[in-house]
Amino acid sequence: MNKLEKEFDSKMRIQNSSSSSDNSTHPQRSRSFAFRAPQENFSIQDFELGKIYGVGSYSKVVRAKKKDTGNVYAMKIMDKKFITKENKTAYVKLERIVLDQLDHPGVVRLFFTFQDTFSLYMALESCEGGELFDQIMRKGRLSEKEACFYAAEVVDALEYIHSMGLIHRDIKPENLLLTEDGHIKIADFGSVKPMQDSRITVLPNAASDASEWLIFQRIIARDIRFPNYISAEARDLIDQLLDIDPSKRPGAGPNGYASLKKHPFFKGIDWKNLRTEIPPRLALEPRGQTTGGEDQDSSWNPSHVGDGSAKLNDVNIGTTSVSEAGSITRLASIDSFDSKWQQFLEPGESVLMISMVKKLQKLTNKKVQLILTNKPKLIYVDPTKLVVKGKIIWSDNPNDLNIQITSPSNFKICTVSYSSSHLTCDFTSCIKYIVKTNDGAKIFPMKPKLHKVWNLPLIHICFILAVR
Ligand SMILES: Nc1ncnc2c1ncn2[C@@H]1O[C@H](COP(=O)(O)OP(=O)(O)OP(=O)(O)O)[C@@H](O)[C@H]1O
Repeated sequence: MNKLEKEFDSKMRIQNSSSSSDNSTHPQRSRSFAFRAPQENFSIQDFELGKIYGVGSYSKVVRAKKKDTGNVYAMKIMDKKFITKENKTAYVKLERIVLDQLDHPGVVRLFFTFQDTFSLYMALESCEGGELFDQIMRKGRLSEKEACFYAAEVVDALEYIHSMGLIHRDIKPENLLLTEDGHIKIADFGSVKPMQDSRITVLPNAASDASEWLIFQRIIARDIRFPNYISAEARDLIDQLLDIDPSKRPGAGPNGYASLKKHPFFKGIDWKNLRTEIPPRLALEPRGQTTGGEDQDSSWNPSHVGDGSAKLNDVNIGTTSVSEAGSITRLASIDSFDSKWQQFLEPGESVLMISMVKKLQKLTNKKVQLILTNKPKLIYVDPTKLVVKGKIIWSDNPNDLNIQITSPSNFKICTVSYSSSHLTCDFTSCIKYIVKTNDGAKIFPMKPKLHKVWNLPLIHICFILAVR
């Protein structure tokens, strides 16, 4: 073990066991325990690396086949230097410990871990069906039957997670992965919070600072507008689940999850046999957009990681980035919906999305806090002085023009009068010019030529934005 490994080990200090343990079925609160998923002495060279499943804020996940057994895993690879520098050891530790102790068909399984000089590796159950998020994007929208099935599987897994005394705190379609045959697995336990009486063993300090940084989104307003096609049962359930008082939400009362499961939305669900039911059919990735499998050129080269050439891949772990296939860009961490931004809102106005970006200036970059609200309005705040530097009020009437959040980093401005009524704006992509017009907004990837905006009822050109 070299110096870097030793240093990292002392920070991670988690007691090792080389094989599965018998206390996994009865997790107890104690300082020293054995892992169910052992810390192995493997090397990344023991695996054939395939496509990149995705990139997180401090990790990337790659399909990896163990050369000797042929077993396939989703290998989560984390750069030690980055984790140490960004003080993320607690999150890594927490996710490792929690995943180790969870055992449910609706929760992604951790099989083993290992490390080398530069990286930590977590061999996770491979969810070949990808993210629910992508299914929604590919299908346009889920049918209510499909949504009901997925919701039921999520409820079933959450009931287990909550029974173990854990709050996931980041349930969203991106963290709901699908098996090859289309069943849900909850992933990403980096934001998990153990309740006081948790049945999960948490090592000292593992959960202490895992709060604000990982809260991506919070529902701060109950201004819900349902499209016509949403049934009365679904509306009622969503409305009840979004009750501002958590104790009033279905599932939170004395009857626990039974009351949630009995809601008319879930009529027809066979709760006991969910995992043997036939799940909704998966929409496949459009041809030409695959991220590559083992047999494709874009599969990962093992020399990119580990002790081999010791160089990290071109995908930058720990920053906002785009996967090689150009799938949707994500914000690494959306700043939490902090109360400090509330001061910039009018009564009744609520935040839809928030992000820190760099405003490109001639010689310098300046940080700018963008706050997208339901007015719809984009407010532009100097985050150090906490003063408003500008606003684009797209409309005073949300019925004329509305904003739809399409992913953690993208939103659409939907106008009534444009034929191309959906203008997608991306909080993270490079340079954007937003032109506000009488009819709404138009977004240009480049500075628009005057003749292009000439015939628009132009009000003004607003921003030049760039990603941090
Ligand atoms: N077990 C898995 N099987 C298949 N794909 C996975 C698996 N785990 C994660 N992924 C994919 O890899 C991506 C990166 O996952 P990771 O856990 O590193 O970060 P994240 O949850 O997306 O982001 P963050 O760490 O910022 O919360 C995920 O978005 C997901 O699409």
